[in-house]
Amino acid sequence: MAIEAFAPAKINLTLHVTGQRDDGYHLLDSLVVFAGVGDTIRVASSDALSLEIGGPEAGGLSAEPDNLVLRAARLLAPGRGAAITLTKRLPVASGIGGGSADAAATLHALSQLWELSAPTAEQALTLGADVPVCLSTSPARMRGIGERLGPVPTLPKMDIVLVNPRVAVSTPVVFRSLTAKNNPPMEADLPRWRDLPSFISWLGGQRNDLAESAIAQQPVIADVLNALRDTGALFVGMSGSGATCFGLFPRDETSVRAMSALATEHRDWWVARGPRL
Ligand SMILES: C[C@](O)(CO)[C@H](O)COP(=O)(O)OP(=O)(O)OC[C@H]1O[C@@H](n2ccc(N)nc2=O)[C@H](O)[C@@H]1O
Ligand SMILES: Nc1ncnc2c1ncn2[C@@H]1O[C@H](COP(=O)(O)OP(=O)(O)OP(=O)(O)O)[C@@H](O)[C@H]1O
Repeated sequence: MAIEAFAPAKINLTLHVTGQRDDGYHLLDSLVVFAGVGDTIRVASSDALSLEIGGPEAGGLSAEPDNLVLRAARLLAPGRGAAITLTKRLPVASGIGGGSADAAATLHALSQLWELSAPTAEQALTLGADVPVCLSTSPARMRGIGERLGPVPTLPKMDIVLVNPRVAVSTPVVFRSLTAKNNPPMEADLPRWRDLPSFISWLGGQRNDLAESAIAQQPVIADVLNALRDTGALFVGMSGSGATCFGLFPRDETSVRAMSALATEHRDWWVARGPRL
């Protein structure tokens, strides 16, 4: 028996850093959504636990025991076997939670294969702060260090374009170099957005508090934001700790044109279209 699970890119449309815990982890308040582009996990019965990695972004990774896919398998059932294949399409260490999404998809696929109940958000958190939110793949408000998840009002329909300038950004380094760690959260109750313009206008008042620190580490991120702006995106921002940036578009052909313009002008960048949030 083989089971497949999709591991979509996670996008932080907002990312407010609101404090720091005694153990060094930062408190966040983030509006998280998932795109239609992502990795695939396939699991099949086997006596031994193994991982094979393929796909266009496989080069950035090795199937070492610390791969999040293998860590997720060991967390679910230490000592059990499965033949796992990861098709890697998301760039590694790029702020769109590839490793966390892979871990969450592995937990889903293996709990089906092994007929076990899915792990709790608390267990998932031991694999990474982004793993709990990636378990649900629905839009969510993420607080705490990533374990406090809540629903968000229905988002208007939109398209999204993702751009990564092919530079890896280290999440711990970005957090460590933050100067302001006690920033205001989003409002207690998120508004009920009427339509895309009202959502875009609300986003304009939000922040990614990691952006400045990430741009200091990799100045090309500022070029990516400008390039996305030049395509006519309604809103541009950086996801997570970078370097991937996103542009939001109306649900029409604009995002298709933007994507092909970016891919033509910046052949060395990774460009993907949602296609839908
Ligand atoms: C920045 C985000 O992408 C926003 O969604 C995530 O919070 C990062 O999630 P992640 O990559 O799964 O993070 P982890 O693998 O748990 O942590 C990597 C490192 O980032 C820092 N880290 C991460 C999450 C958090 N809330 N506070 C932190 O300070 C810590 O230094 C930690 O050692
Ligand atoms: N299956 C995996 N896919 C990607 N990275 C992995 C995986 N397993 C382990 N890693 C390691 O995890 C680190 C973070 O990679 P990942 O792609 O999840 O970062 P990210 O996109 O910045 O995540 P986030 O947005 O959650 O901070 C990398 O240094 C990578 O070597």
